[in-house]
Amino acid sequence: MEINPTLFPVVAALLVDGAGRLLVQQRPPGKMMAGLWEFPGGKIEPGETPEAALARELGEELGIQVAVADLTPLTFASDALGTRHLILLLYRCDSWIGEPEPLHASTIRWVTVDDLRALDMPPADLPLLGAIEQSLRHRGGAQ
Ligand SMILES: Nc1nc2c([nH]c(=O)n2[C@@H]2O[C@H](COP(=O)(O)OP(=O)(O)OP(=O)(O)O)[C@@H](O)[C@H]2O)c(=O)[nH]1
Repeated sequence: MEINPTLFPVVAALLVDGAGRLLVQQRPPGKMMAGLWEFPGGKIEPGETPEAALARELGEELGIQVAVADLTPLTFASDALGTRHLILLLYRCDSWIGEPEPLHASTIRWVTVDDLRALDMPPADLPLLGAIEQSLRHRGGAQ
């Protein structure tokens, strides 16, 4: 049994566009898990709420403005990551200002949930797909 691993809290966003497609970005070379497709987001800095951290990350990574009130908790993942333990909080966001651009990622793509299943994603993301599918069925999204 792993005793008391350091928790590593990360926030990420499921951005859903008007056609119900989802934004994913490709991790750039040189970063851990380079080349894998992930949801935009990142680490929570000391003193930040998860929602403020995510709004900041979306500004830094995609150049869009997101109101904290437009971030709705969707699901989470819990997975060992090296010597730490990743807690990945996923929020859904249907509304933002600006056009997302890959300011940090190699590239971004708008995909359907089926496309998502065919992409290489970090292992922690795979268990999120069921809840994502359900969220899209209930509140609109491309299948
Ligand atoms: N943003 C994001 N990170 C994820 C996802 N899945 C997943 O395992 N992670 C992991 O969560 C961690 C996020 O850290 P990061 O390095 O991307 O965060 P950051 O943007 O603050 O990076 P920085 O070190 O450049 O400041 C990474 O270890 C990453 O592999 C995901 O879907 N989105």
